[in-house]
Amino acid sequence: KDVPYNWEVMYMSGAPDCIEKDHIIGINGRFPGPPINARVGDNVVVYLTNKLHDEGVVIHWHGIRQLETPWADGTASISQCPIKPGETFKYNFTVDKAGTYFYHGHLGMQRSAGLYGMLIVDVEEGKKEPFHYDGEFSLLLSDWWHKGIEEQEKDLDATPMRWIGEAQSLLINGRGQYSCTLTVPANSKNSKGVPGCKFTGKEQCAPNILDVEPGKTYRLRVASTTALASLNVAIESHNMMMVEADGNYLQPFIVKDFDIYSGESYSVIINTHELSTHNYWISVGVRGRDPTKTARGFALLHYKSTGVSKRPKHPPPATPLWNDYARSKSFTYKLFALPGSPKPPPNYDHRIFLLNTQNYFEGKTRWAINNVSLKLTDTPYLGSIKFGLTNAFDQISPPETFIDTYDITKPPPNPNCRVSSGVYNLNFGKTYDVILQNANIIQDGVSEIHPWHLHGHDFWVLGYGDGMFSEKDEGKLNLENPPLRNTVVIFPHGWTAIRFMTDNPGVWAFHCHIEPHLHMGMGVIFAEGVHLVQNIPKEALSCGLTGEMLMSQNHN
Ligand SMILES: O=C1O[C@H]([C@@H](O)CO)C(O)=C1O
Repeated sequence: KDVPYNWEVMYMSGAPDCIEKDHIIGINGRFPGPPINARVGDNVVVYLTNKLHDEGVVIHWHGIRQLETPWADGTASISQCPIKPGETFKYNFTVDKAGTYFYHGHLGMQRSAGLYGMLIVDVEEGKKEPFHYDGEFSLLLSDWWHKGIEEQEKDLDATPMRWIGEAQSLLINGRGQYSCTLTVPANSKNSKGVPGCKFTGKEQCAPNILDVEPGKTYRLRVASTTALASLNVAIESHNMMMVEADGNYLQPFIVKDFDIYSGESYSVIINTHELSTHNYWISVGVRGRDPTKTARGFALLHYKSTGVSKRPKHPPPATPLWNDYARSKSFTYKLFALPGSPKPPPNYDHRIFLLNTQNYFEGKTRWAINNVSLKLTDTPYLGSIKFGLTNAFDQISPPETFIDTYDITKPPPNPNCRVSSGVYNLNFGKTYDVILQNANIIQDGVSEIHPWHLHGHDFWVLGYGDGMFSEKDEGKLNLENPPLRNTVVIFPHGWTAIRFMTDNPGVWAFHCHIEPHLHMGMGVIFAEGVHLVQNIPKEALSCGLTGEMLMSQNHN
């Protein structure tokens, strides 16, 4: 069945965190964009019209593997040409796996400007999930800056770089509070002098309300599309059962709170209290970076058995200490696949080591992988590789490993890196391991969190560790019940090992999902089986060298 959508991407103004901002990118006048709701086997058809006037646009369907439709992955310069102002592009892809997904812009830093929304895929009619629930809610989490992305991009590209700093607020379904706080009553102030929020409920920045009945079971679908922040989610006085990650079922386990990194999604099951005359806070706070500048995000769990305006009796749950990495690791290490999930092949055919470092290139701060910082070109790789246009990008592939004497506990000995548009040419139909190795940044004694997202595939997360990956870690890899995901974190000064199969012809980005980090080159391009790709629409190719190729074909 076709599920059609007609969308116009446009600039809007608004006050998602109670502070007015121009240049928010919305869809059909909405921020966040409208949700997509489909069922397994459906064909999602989005006619996307660019109404931005002076810049291109694309939308990436995060977590959808795009089997046989690699040109619909929505990555500018990789899978397609940016949609030109005034033009319409037809995204057309099958959703083959139930789960919690989302979509977002994938050109420059347009995601940060607000171009995102939920994408929910339900099981086929008549089929059941491996867990029960009476109702469901979606929480799309994001972080918010008052500066526009144009300025942010200029700052990041400056010599020396001007860092964007921490977000001003966290948003839940596009709602946060910067100029007031929900944690104290409306007629008082908190210890920092921030007044309590006065809402009628109609304000754009009034918190999201989840209306629940006592004694029921709910599924919360939570996705993070933050530009920078790693988050922790908690609900006062309600345990949560983790059941799904990135569209794959988990071995269920119960938590009081959970961490979520940019690019990840989870479903959690909550049971509401049998009797309640209270409402409860849902709170979202920052992990892994200094949280003091970023206002927490809140939503309200409203029991229909009581008034919606009744303040929760207790303050919102506290966010764990931001740099308690041991706590974050202990949560992450508990994620396993539900028994019966697909298992990884026992052996790999190829293994690639990717060292993550912060570097300089011509005095500008960049992130590099094996000392190569990614710079995309104008011609989308999918077309240039398919049609053999070797002038389109750097034909030298980046290295598949790094020197084994590299000291990841210290700043790079030579901070300068190379900038390249080269791709990794993966052999088709093979099993690949990638060992993501984190390292120290340019500043002494600091290593940062990076959530890595792979397009076009799910991968098995075989393991994590502190320090440098070595042979002795081999035996620790989990080949029994590793979770399948599309995004995984590397912890500071640590490594993460993943395994996937090159079974999806196309050109796929694998990158840090932190928006400014990708902007600064923190990603790689995997090309696999491109000769097998059929029917790339002309509109996806109408720029750069593929554009010229099409023009000359028209003349002949
Ligand atoms: O890319 C980054 O740059 C800054 C800092 O390393 C330099 O100011 C930061 O926190 C990042 O994540």
